Amino acid sequence: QTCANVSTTQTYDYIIVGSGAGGIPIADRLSEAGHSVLLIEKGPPSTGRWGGTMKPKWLADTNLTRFDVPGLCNQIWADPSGVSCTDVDQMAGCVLGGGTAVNAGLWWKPHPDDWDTNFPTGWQSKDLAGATEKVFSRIPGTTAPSMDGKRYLSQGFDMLGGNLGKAGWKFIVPNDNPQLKNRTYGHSTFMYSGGERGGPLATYLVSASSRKTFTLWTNTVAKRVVRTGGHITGVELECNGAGHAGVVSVTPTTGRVILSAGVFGSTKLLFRSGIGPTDQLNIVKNSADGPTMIGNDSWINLPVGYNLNDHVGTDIEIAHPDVVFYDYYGAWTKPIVSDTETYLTNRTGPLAQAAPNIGPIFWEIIKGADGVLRHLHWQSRVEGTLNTSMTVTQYLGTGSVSRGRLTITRQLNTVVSTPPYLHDENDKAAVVQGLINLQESLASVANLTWITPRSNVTAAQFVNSVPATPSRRGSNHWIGTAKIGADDGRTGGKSVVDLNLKVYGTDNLFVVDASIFPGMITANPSAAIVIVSEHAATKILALPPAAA
Ligand SMILES: Cc1cc2nc3c(=O)[nH]c(=O)nc-3n(C[C@H](O)[C@H](O)[C@H](O)COP(=O)(O)OP(=O)(O)OC[C@H]3O[C@@H](n4cnc5c(N)ncnc54)[C@H](O)[C@@H]3O)c2cc1C
Repeated sequence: QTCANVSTTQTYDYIIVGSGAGGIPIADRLSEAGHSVLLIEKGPPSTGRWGGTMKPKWLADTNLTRFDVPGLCNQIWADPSGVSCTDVDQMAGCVLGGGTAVNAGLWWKPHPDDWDTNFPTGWQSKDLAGATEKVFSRIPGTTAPSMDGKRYLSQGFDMLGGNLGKAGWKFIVPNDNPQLKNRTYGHSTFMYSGGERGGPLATYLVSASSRKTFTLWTNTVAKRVVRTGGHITGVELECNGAGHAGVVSVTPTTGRVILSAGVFGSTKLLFRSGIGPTDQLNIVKNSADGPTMIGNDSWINLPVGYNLNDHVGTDIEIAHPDVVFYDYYGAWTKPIVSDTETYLTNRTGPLAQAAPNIGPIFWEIIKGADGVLRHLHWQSRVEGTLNTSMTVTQYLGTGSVSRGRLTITRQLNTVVSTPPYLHDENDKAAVVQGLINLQESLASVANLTWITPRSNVTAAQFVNSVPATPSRRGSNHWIGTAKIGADDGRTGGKSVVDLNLKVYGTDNLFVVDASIFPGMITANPSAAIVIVSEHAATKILALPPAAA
């Protein structure tokens, strides 16, 4: 296979790199506004609608793939080859749809604090209300993904949720009450629709693709932006055996480039384009890129890669005789035939639900000694060391102040060189207090066994015993390496992009993905990233052409 050379005469008003939660919605909005838009994705097609082909035998006669069926979402952990990114030391989806093609589909309307704690002027919860409405009108999400409206395998939910209820936690329909995140619990909400994955791939990308002004290239890797000083003229592509190669240009003078390659991808593209801290740009200079890299005199010194964050994950395990395990991993090779039949016929049953039987989700807000409100999101799933086990991950989100750093190697892989977890005493205290509160809430539940932590270990001892590394605390919710803010990072500030998401020091380069988040949010982030993308489209479309 070889790559198709791009036309040197064809130009685009917008070139967007990366088709994940950030890239797809803005591609749709910009093309809707009449602009010519090229969306470049390094990975292959994923869901069946887009020509994806990866599937287990029982889907052979259908147009469905592993990405379409909610009950197969965990296949990313069993067999990531050809799906996960290979230039990152963490799990990330490098296929059409990015994380929204491989994730478990959890889909949350943000709590107001998610915006108001860390985001700047123009990006507060009141400013995001319109974008939120728009996103949830297109992708409402559901708490009952099976098309018959029934919830299958609800024993784990009933046991844990029921007992939280008895202990005074309040049952809510989460996306009807996004502001109620303190001692509440509910069923998980998923972006699924019609018993399939749904989300941006099934909505925004469909409407974008219906327009003549929209072009999608899969299997095409962006290497860097091409620029003269702060003015971007195009994107240089790297042939990886398929897709396109060469330099694709934006419309002279007015064209813009948007990086939506995710935290790892956008950070790497910025470094390779000579934008970032000098130590990282020197690594690129000493890599295979060196001879063709933009000269030092054009480097833009911004704190790209700093401010890295992720939910701090802390796993506990409990067991109760009422809990019933379903082997979602087995659904790949040895599925329960009647379950595949109901799924294929009606999109009903356990396979219409996310693996590995997720829920209940519950929330608490803890006030720290520093006065900061920290949000805890607890996410349960029916799996563990016993057939009656539930593993429950506590995510520390909104309010966490610890940060890490993402850097690049000479092989041009991005690595989490400083994990962002629990550098701050009050972050740790919130994690410990949340665990104590859960232990107290479940203290009188008959026949409930604590497997992790054991009852002879205190919550603080347990939290301290779990290494603060991505492999033990990671949640795959990376954000923050190209932070938004009014404080220009070139002149002592900490921000990489301005309030319109334009990279400081450039005329026409933007970042629209999880990288721009200044701080962590309460729950799984994909819906919030789509909201950011919608809002960014409005902001960018409002910029006068002269600004580009
Ligand atoms: C296994 C897993 C499970 C998750 N579960 C959930 C969940 O249930 N709910 C939830 O809300 N969130 C979940 N997340 C997180 C969520 O999916 C991500 O936060 C979100 O997708 C990030 O959006 P993004 O636009 O920043 O980047 P991504 O969605 O990662 O998209 C980036 C895209 O850019 C492409 N790209 C990168 N570099 C280049 C390049 N040089 N050239 C061309 N293309 C490039 C990538 O291939 C990718 O498609 C999960 C993540 C993972 C990995």
